Amino acid sequence: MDAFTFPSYSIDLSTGEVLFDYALTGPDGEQRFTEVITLPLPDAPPSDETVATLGRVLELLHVVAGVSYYKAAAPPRLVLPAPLGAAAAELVTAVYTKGLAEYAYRNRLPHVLRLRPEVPAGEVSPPRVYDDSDRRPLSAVGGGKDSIVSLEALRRAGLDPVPFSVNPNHVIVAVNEASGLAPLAARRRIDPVLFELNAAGALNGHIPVTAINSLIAVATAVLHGLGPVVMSNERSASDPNLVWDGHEINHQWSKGVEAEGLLRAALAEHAGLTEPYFSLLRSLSELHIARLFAEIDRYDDVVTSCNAAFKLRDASERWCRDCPKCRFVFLAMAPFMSRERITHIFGGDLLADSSQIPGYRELLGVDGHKPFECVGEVEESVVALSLLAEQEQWRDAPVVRALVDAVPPTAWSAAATSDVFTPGGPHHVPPAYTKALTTLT
Ligand SMILES: CC(=O)N[C@H]1[C@@H](OP(=O)(O)OP(=O)(O)OC[C@H]2O[C@@H](n3ccc(=O)[nH]c3=O)[C@H](O)[C@@H]2O)O[C@H](CO)[C@@H](O)[C@@H]1O[C@H](C)C(=O)N[C@@H](C)C(=O)N[C@@H](CCC(=O)O)C(=O)O
Ligand SMILES: Nc1ncnc2c1ncn2[C@@H]1O[C@H](COP(=O)(O)OP(=O)(O)OP(=O)(O)O)[C@@H](O)[C@H]1O
Repeated sequence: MDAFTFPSYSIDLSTGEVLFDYALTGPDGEQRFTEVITLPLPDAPPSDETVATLGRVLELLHVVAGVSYYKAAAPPRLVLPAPLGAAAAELVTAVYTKGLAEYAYRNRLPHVLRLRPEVPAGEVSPPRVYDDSDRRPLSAVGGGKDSIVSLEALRRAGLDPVPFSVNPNHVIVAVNEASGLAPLAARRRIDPVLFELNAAGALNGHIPVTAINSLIAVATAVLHGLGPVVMSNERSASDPNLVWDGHEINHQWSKGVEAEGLLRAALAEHAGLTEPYFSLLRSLSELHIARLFAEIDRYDDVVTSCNAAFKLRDASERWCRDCPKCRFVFLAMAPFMSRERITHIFGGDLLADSSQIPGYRELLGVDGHKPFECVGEVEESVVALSLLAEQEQWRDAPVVRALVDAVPPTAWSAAATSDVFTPGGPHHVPPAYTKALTTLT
């Protein structure tokens, strides 16, 4: 295949169904795909102005959601369907290069890191300005600790959040039920042809899914006349796993602050949205978020951060208790809650299980690089371990004992002066939301 194109998109406002068409083309023919996204419908039909703004958001989503299909062949040409302004073009370029960086690294496809979209010449007519900043926020819920912290912070600050999810599974449904808030949900159906191609050996790998979910959330907020989309992406999501071929490879790129800034700029330029999207937790480390989560207990029976529970097929029921994310979240929460409570949340005690030691050695930077997963920095893991080593309930747990012996002196001294509990770094939280997090402590 030598090109990836975007033949058409359409929306049916009577059903909320959006169809996005894609094509891989080459000398031997064409492979077409259609992705279907179904937005929840508002009670009253949207105004013409709302439909126009929604259309602009969907134009961006059409292009961004193409990554899933582009990656089946990674052709050298990415041919966009219509002219775009500078900010939107920058977003698209970054999504297909930095967002696909892990995929490029694992498949040894360096050209993907240098891909430049072909943008048709022409002017984009300026969008209508749409000031949504003072309306109820749409709070993205992924079922894990981070979005629960945001949802509760917004609620306790009186900001009246609406929970929102894409394809909510039983975990997300249970989290929403525990919140007692009335949620909105969108459906997303990846073309099954992609799975057939994968089974037949097509190129495959990780994609920047948060960019896609974020734009679906913004489209839903516009359609329902709601305010900013509030994400729960933490500070460490911006840090790369490794550098390859001179490029940073970050599993969590579309959760990072660079992606957040690019998305905001593209939405302002292309859709006229003044305050479309930000992460409330951007200044916080994962360890800090875990400490805030420990203050909230109404979700203990349902909270699930393990990615295995969110697979499209053969998902685990809740925590798998044997992956980097389970290991990291257990380590991050353990210093701030009783052993009984955390064992109840996870359905087991990972720090009592010596078979977890090799995985923990990776998280602590003793072996290998930071795993390609949503886990915090090495320094956060070492700080968590140092807190556990001081606590009677944890210091003799077999995994804690083995890890305390394995961590080198340099890591302990870095942890001793760590700023993991000091909020910091760039963020886009608007003034009306800056105090929301303080309601939790
Ligand atoms: C649940 C999960 O972690 N999935 C990753 C896994 O895919 P797997 O085959 O085991 O299961 P499925 O997710 O069901 O995917 C089936 C196939 O479909 C492709 N696909 C899926 C979603 C999509 O939007 N587009 C797609 O093309 C997928 O590639 C499979 O072939 O391994 C894959 C390869 O490494 C990952 O790409 C799957 O990750 C999902 C897209 C996913 O939702 N992952 C999030 C839990 C995740 O990793 N979030 C990151 C943030 C990443 C970001 O920058 O946004 C995080 O939390 O750190
Ligand atoms: N299915 C989904 N629908 C909408 N937003 C989602 C979905 N899955 C994840 N998100 C959002 O994407 C961002 C990154 O997801 P992530 O899985 O890291 O967060 P989480 O589930 O809240 O917490 P944790 O890191 O503990 O798993 C969060 O803001 C989350 O709310």
